[in-house]
Amino acid sequence: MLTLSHDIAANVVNKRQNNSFKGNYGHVLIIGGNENLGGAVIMNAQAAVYSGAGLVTVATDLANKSAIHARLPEVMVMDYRKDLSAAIKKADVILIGSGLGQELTILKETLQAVQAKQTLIIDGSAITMMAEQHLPLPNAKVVLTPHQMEWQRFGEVVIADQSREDANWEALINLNPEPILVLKSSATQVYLKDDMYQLSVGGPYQATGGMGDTLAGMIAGFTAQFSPVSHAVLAAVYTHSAIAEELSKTAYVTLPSKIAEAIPAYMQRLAMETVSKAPVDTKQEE
Ligand SMILES: NC(=O)C1=CN([C@@H]2O[C@H](COP(=O)(O)OP(=O)(O)OC[C@H]3O[C@@H](n4cnc5c(N)ncnc54)[C@H](O)[C@@H]3O)[C@@H](O)[C@H]2O)[C@@H](O)CC1
Ligand SMILES: Nc1ncnc2c1ncn2[C@@H]1O[C@H](COP(=O)(O)OP(=O)(O)O)[C@@H](O)[C@H]1O
Ligand SMILES: [Mg+2]
Repeated sequence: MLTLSHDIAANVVNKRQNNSFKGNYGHVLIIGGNENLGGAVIMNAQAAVYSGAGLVTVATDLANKSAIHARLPEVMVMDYRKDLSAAIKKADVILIGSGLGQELTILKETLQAVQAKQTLIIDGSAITMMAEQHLPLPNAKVVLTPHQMEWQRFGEVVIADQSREDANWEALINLNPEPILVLKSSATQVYLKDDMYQLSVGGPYQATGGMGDTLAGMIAGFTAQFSPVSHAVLAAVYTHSAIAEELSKTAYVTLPSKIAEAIPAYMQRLAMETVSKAPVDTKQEE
């Protein structure tokens, strides 16, 4: 067991190169938000944009279009029932599941269209539907972000056993390809390759709806910009809860949208800490 520390995030988030443009910072496609759960993709998208993703598109139920445009003019919006496979092809990182509800057709189309070189983050309702339908993981760089109940459904590890590292590894080695697992709880754990990282920051001020949607958006934003994917995921998980911990000094509850607003300033501080190192090599393959 390793501790997910500040140094990991500071090493990942580096100063940007002067001659770069939006194409160097990745195109994130967010797929989710049914008629009633549009807020989930707004929180995904705000976190991805504020983390610095080069381009962000939201594929969603069109009932959410005006709300997304009103809150986030930086984001492009499309109907997730039209030309989804073509949009998936153009993305570097795909995040599916937050607020997706029971939209199984959308999920199946995404799992079909995703390619091996792409990062696919699977969250929320997509994890639940994959468990219910026994859908296999696609051949891609998969990041799973379940909370405890979602992991119980998908990994078939009962919540009481999830504090046991060996129980979670046993479930993970049966998955192909083996994903990065962000197992969210009051003591979030990240499983990658042969190591488990225990998150050392955060607290109960984060126990509010949308907190995981914001984390998923940050993971999308970080993996779009920084490589390898594993380090980007660790940095996003740390930064999300470190910001919450800071805000909790003056806030009883740390609202997801307030965490997102604080991301650029926090990342700038991380980048300044590593200013003596070489600028990050964006878009380098693992
Ligand atoms: N504003 C919005 O549009 C929001 C949309 N959301 C979306 O709603 C969908 C359903 O997600 P939910 O998680 O609410 O529902 P789920 O039914 O998937 O999970 C909630 C159930 O899990 C149990 N549980 C056990 N341990 C838990 C833990 N550590 N964390 C959370 N729940 C735990 C709860 O008691 C409850 O019975 C997801 O797609 C999610 O992204 C939520 O993020 C809430 C906000
Ligand atoms: N008591 C707590 N201490 C630390 N982190 C917490 C606590 N409660 C919730 N969180 C964090 O909040 C997030 C909740 O995710 P999730 O349940 O998926 O939220 P939602 O789906 O509503 O967006 C996770 O990152 C989890 O680790
Ligand atoms: Mg969630």
